[in-house]
Amino acid sequence: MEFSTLLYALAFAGPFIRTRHRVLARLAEEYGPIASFGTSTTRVLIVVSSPAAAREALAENDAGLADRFMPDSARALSHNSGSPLFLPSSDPLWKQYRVIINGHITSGRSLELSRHVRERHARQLAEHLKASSGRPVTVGVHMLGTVLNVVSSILFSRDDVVDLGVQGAHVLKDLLVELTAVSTKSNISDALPFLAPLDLFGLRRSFSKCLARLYKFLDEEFIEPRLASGETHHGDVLDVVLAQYAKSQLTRSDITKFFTDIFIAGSESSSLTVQWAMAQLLRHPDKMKKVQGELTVKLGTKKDSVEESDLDKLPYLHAVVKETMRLHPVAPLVPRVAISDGVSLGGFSVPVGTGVAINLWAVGRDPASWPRPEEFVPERFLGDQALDFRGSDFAFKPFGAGRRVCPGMGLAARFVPLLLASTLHKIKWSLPDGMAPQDVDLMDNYRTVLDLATPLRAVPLSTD
Ligand code: HEM
Repeated sequence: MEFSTLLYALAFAGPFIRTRHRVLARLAEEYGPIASFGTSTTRVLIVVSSPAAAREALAENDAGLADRFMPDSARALSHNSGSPLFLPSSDPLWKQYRVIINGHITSGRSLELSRHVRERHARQLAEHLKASSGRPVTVGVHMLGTVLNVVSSILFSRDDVVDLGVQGAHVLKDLLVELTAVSTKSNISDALPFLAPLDLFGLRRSFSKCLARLYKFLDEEFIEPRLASGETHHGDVLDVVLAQYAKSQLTRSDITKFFTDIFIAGSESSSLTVQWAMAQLLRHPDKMKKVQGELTVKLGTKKDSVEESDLDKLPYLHAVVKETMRLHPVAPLVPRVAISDGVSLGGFSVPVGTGVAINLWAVGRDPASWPRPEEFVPERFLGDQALDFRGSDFAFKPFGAGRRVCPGMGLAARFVPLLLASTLHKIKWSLPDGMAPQDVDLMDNYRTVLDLATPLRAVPLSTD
């Protein structure tokens, strides 16, 4: 373990902010897979960068690291007091939220009930892409629009939030992207918490403004109209939380904060994973050919659209998704904080209040676990021994682990492969403007989620 204020500043300020995961991975090569940055005057941050160290943090110290490290921006509008992402795991409200998500979004029964919603939107996505046949599209715009429609359908029975036919600004999409961008900016209050009340960089104020607009959108668009209507039989998540509100088990502001976090955590994560998969496939035409060949052979040419029951027949497609998540984990730095005595990492005791970031980006590229770690090789996820997100190997944990593991994993594990399969089924893809495969930019841009530095543009060609 090493202590250095300079390195701390390097990792958390200025030009390195957008490559924070890469800077920390490089520092781990020098200082080891469990490295500590900061001094007695700054907050200390321990960065965990290997599968063995990730196991130590997420499994062996699950209880002691069960809270999320809270950036100062999360305190804007007291968001943290009702946030599934930031509430302490000991808080009864956090447990109540997890029960709602597990019971009404990702349980086997609820996933089955929402299957037709995902299939319908995946079909519409394919139709829109086919309608753009021969013209370049920005892949992410269609993906995020589709994901937002599915999420709002599951939450509010509203699946017309984003019109895929209309390009350009959309309030929900834009606010979500803006929120993650603001929360990624370096903030002196996070390194020196005693300065937080001054909000020297104005980030809490910026975050508050953005958050207030998102609250207003969710309230006016979905929550208030339902409350005013008094209807309770939509069979969606809003029904469930309003029933708890009627029994005073949730406050009105808890409801808005809950839905805010579900959109923040559940939307871009899924759409970016599909975009990264498409970027890798366009960069590797041999893999594109293989995955499309599998779709043609297993689904035939007569089938119009992909259904979730088809996904079991597509092992190579699943391998592409997993290899994408290994190389481009959309949540590359999982932030936790030590909340009790007895936390120990690498033989060192970790004081209460210390931040711990698990660098999933570095873990996924650990050379001891992954031969040719920088290469896109979906084949490594084929066969009986292939790793899965639910497995016990900490070399592959794109959804995190322990009691704070992503509660949306079951939904994403169905939805992401369905979106990718629908994007590739009966649609050939090429690159615009004379671009060659090696011109596809795989550089990333860290803004809490791992975005593509250059938005992916490609040309769909319907084979119908
Ligand atoms: C490809 C898709 C997704 C990926 C890769 C992903 C990844 C993650 C990761 C790494 C974490 C942190 C886990 C930890 O601390 O150990 C997380 C947390 C979370 N995710 Fe996801 N996620 C995805 C989709 C979703 C979806 C669809 C939802 C919505 C239902 C969701 C809701 C959440 C929530 C609420 C948390 C915070 C959990 C807590 O702190 O208790 N995620 N996710």
